[in-house]
Amino acid sequence: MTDTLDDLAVEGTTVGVRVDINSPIGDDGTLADDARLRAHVDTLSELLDRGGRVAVLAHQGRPGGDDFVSLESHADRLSELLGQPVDYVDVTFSGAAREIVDDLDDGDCVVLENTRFYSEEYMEFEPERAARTHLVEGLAPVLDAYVNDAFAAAHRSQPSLVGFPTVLPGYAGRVMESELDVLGSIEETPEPRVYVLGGAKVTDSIDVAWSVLEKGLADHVLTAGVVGNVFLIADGVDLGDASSDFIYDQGYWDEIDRAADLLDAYGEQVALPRDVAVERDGERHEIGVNALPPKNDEAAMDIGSSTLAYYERLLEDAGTVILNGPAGVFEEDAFARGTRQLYEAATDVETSIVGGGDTASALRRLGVEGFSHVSTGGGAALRMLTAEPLPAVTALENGPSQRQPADD
Ligand SMILES: Nc1ncnc2c1ncn2[C@@H]1O[C@H](COP(=O)(O)OP(=O)(O)O)[C@@H](O)[C@H]1O
Ligand SMILES: O=C(OP(=O)(O)O)[C@H](O)COP(=O)(O)O
Repeated sequence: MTDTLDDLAVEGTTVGVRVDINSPIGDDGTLADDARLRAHVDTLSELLDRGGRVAVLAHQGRPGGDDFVSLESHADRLSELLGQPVDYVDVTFSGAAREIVDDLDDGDCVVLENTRFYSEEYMEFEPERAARTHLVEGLAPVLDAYVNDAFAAAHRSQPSLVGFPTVLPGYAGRVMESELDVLGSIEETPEPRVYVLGGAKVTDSIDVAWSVLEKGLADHVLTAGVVGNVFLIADGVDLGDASSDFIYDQGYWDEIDRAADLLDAYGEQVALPRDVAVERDGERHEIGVNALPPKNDEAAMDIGSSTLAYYERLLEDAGTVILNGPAGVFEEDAFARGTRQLYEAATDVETSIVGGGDTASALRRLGVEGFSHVSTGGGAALRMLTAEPLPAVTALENGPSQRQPADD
């Protein structure tokens, strides 16, 4: 068990708070969606209201990407959400950063620069080694405690996630606490348990499918999105060049063999799409798998109506459904139907758990609500749903034994 904010004497304490506010960025290089910021408001407000001095640590994007930008606009938006000034500092662990953090007063909040602007933060380390990186060695001396609220990044073994709790007393923030609570007790959820794996992270999804089937966690795995297309090809369906080229270009061609192996081992529990939707003459057009490949070499952009009816029947009997990844290219209205209808059907299941950044954004866009739990994490949620440990959580659990007394 990790300690939580209930175990931390906050008043007058300088706390490094790792959040995950990695967000969509607009063409102007600033924040385009604040959902992940809003998720952390409870943790940050609580620390500030209890007299904490808060230094926010976070990453944005990956080196080389268009969304690899500074956290200045994130700090502006956090200031609005928290209803108090939030300073932004364009450094993370330099002497200037240390001075600013050291000068914080009770109730002050500062956002330090994108941790990934420093190369070590984009590497994975064992916690003890992560504790000896420039970031952790530079900043830890001016911090009294470390709070990790970045559940969505907890599957990464990077310095800001596993290094700080190795040298400072570490605590789970409220987002982390609630995610661990819900996703950590997956084995106790009602059966039968159905996993719906859609979206475009094919390797991760096949890993999850193997793991949950091997462990007996899943009664059925329903495939959709690019994942479903890979399984169709693995099953011998000719999807046509457009979909095949897409899978090849995304680097997922080798996954077809792994999908075929999974079908050999657990074929009866793995459900494949029965039809797909393509764009024909500017409109949605559905084709049964027996009639594939599409005659004009169109790409399979969504699951079709027969698949939806089949999957809805399987969901009717489920006690728990766990979903990750859109069923189709939901960004285009014509191909949002599969995602909308499948996820709507899932809300009728007794326990419904959803994970994934794009998935959450699809649900907001499509106005689908009513799940038992919508996780802030994609990869992290998937990893937890296979009952695998998350490095950042393990580091919190194993951290220094020294603990401060809680507030009175
Ligand atoms: N059939 C498909 N062909 C191409 N892209 C698809 C298809 N189905 C879903 N996608 C894409 O998958 C992306 C989201 O997948 P992913 O990143 O795995 O989700 P999450 O972030 O929720 O884990 C979306 O951009 C969506 O357009
Ligand atoms: O957005 C994130 O993960 P997700 O896409 O799995 O939800 C996290 O911020 C982790 O980012 P990373 O996958 O660049 O390490």
